[in-house]
Amino acid sequence: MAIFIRLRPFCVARTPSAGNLDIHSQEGARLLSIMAVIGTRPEAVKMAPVLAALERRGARTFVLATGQHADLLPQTVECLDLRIDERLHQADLPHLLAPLQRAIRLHRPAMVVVQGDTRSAFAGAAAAFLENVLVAHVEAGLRTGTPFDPFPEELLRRGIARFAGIHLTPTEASKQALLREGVGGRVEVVGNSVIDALEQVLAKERRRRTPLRRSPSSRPRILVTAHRRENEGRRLKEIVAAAAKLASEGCAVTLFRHPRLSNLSWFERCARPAKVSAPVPHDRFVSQLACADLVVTDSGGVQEEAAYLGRRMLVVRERTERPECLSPGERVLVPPNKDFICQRAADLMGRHGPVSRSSALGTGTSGSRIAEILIGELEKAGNLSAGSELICR
Ligand SMILES: CC(=O)N[C@@H]1[C@@H](OP(=O)(O)OP(=O)(O)OC[C@H]2O[C@@H](n3ccc(=O)[nH]c3=O)[C@H](O)[C@@H]2O)O[C@H](CO)[C@@H](O)[C@@H]1O
Repeated sequence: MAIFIRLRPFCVARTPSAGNLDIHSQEGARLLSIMAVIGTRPEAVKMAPVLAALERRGARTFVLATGQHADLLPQTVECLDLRIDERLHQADLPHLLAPLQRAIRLHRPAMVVVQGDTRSAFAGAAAAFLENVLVAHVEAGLRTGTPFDPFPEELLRRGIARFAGIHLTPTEASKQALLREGVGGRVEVVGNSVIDALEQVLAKERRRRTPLRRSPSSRPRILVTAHRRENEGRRLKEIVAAAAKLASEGCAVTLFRHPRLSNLSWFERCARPAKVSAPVPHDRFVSQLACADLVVTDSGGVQEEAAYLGRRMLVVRERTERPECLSPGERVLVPPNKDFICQRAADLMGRHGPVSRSSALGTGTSGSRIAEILIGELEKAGNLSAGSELICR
């Protein structure tokens, strides 16, 4: 059921009880504004389906980008048809709070939505909380249970849970983690919108009649990404050395460079003969992922995508907050050590037969579910009074 909010022409409604809702109407049509704060590539990927679903249901959205992944965001935003309404050019936590609070005071959203566990998400949630605006947290409840791993994300997401009034969790396990922590507000299992974004790429490929298909090659394809802060230094060198060794043994290895690593001059040298690729738009990355015989990664989003696409995978981390992406003999954790990685890679690639696909994170309807919940909450809070009329179709 699509929900439209119709207002009296040219009215500006402010509900005293909510105190934070501005509804402007130019054409006598609905308008309810929900501000999304994003900073990084994965936030753009996972927020795009949520924003699209909100717009489809008649909510007006406003997207504020911090400067966290200023260099990566343009290619991601373009590929996902995401609109950025305002940019802040700030990336550091201490410098983010004041401009975010100013933007919230200026635009008076009814709600601020943040995603995941980045500094931008934390600052967005904190700023909204301080401005007394309801916070919704997408991808809530992921936990390793170890405060410093991943660092600083585990503590950032625990902090965001304290500011949020609506927690949208990908799985029942993440919901239970939040309930154990005693968070307040509403907690709902909605799947992960990364699957919506992935399904959109797959659908586009189907429409173009160019199904994701391997070009013929007898060499096993290995896709590698590594950028986590806890893997920086010696561990990253081990991962790159493993990529080089697998390439020297005849595999077609591509290492996707993350901008965090752009200053590491040793990177390309140590990776040889593996190929090093600059970051590519999301659809191109997914095409390559879908054709990989093995994925080696420490990324959160890539773990989710590889599991959904049914790829074999080595997660080069000590622990993961996404156990649902693992599957014995197919997708496993491996310590970031060259010998372990090469051994486990040979083991997984030596297995034949189909690889299971995980739908533990949903099947691509997470954005719609989230939009339904968020709009429902604003209605419940009485934010649609003061001259607004709800029309349900
Ligand atoms: C502790 C932790 O795990 N935190 C995570 C972290 O994000 P991450 O580890 O997932 O970050 P990346 O690996 O940078 O992004 C991955 C995405 O990028 C796409 N991609 C990749 C290469 C390329 O060339 N082109 C692309 O388009 C790819 O398909 C995928 O969708 O923050 C997120 C936001 O809060 C959290 O959700 C998430 O928990």
